[in-house]
Amino acid sequence: MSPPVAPLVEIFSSIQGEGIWVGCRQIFLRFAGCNLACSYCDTPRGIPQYCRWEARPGSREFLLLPNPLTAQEVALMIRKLEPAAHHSISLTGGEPLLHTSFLLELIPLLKGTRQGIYLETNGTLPDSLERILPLVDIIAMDIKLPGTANINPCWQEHRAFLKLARGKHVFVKLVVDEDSKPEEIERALDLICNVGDIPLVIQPVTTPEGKTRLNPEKAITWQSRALEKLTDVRVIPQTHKFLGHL
Ligand SMILES: C[S@@+](CC[C@H](N)C(=O)[O-])C[C@H]1O[C@@H](n2cnc3c(N)ncnc32)[C@H](O)[C@@H]1O
Ligand SMILES: Nc1nc2[nH]cc(C(=O)O)c2c(=O)[nH]1
Ligand code: SF4
Ligand SMILES: [Mg+2]
Repeated sequence: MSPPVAPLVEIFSSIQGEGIWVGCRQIFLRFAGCNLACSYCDTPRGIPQYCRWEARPGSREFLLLPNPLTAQEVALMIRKLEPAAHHSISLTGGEPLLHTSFLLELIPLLKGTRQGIYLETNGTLPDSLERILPLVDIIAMDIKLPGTANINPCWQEHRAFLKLARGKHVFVKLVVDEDSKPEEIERALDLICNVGDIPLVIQPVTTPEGKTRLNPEKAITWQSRALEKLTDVRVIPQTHKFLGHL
């Protein structure tokens, strides 16, 4: 049987710009394809001429990715980016959990970072998470507000996902903007606190112009409200956008 392959959009070294590990050096593996289509999504869609990898860490010189790639090919590219200089390897996308057969082959080949494998996920594919859960160290999970993302609700999937993830180093990201509906935010908070006292990051939507659209009073109101139910609630905008990092 031929080995599983996957379409990769980007492989690069950068600084984590979101969530509770913001500021940590990571290698990013961006998979093509997603099961959702959030209206605010800032991610390249995997158009072949943009599928690229950084041959040397920090060089900003990119080569085209010869897609689709085998796990061995991806592991070799990652080794060239010096895993030992990194906190962890971020599996992102798109939705990385659309590629679980590939990940089952790849992750055992990824060694040498200090903290291991960091999964960045939309939190809607619990069955896929279950398949690779033992191989993952950190989970950054979104709970999607349907009104803000302009998608169908995923509450049930999120609940099942968070129950599986709670045994790991997990935190939840809630992407919000000025028009996010209070009842959807409340529902997300209830969902989290019913599963556990899990750290929450409220992340304002960044516009294509690199601005956030969330006034400070609203940010403070939602944080205070969340702190009535959870002990660790932070408001953190995406920092890589204004640092000019990838
Ligand atoms: C591009 S997604 C890839 C991983 C996965 N599909 C997900 O949604 O979590 C990575 C993170 O970026 C966030 N994100 C995407 N576009 C954004 C934007 N315009 N402003 C703020 N956060 C954004 C997502 O909500 C998610 O937390
Ligand atoms: N620097 C940086 N930090 C990030 N955190 C989450 C990202 C993502 O797109 O998954 C991301 C990204 O694309 N770049
Ligand atoms: S789930 Fe993530 S990658 Fe998919 S559309 Fe939403 S933000 Fe973009
Ligand atoms: Mg991103």
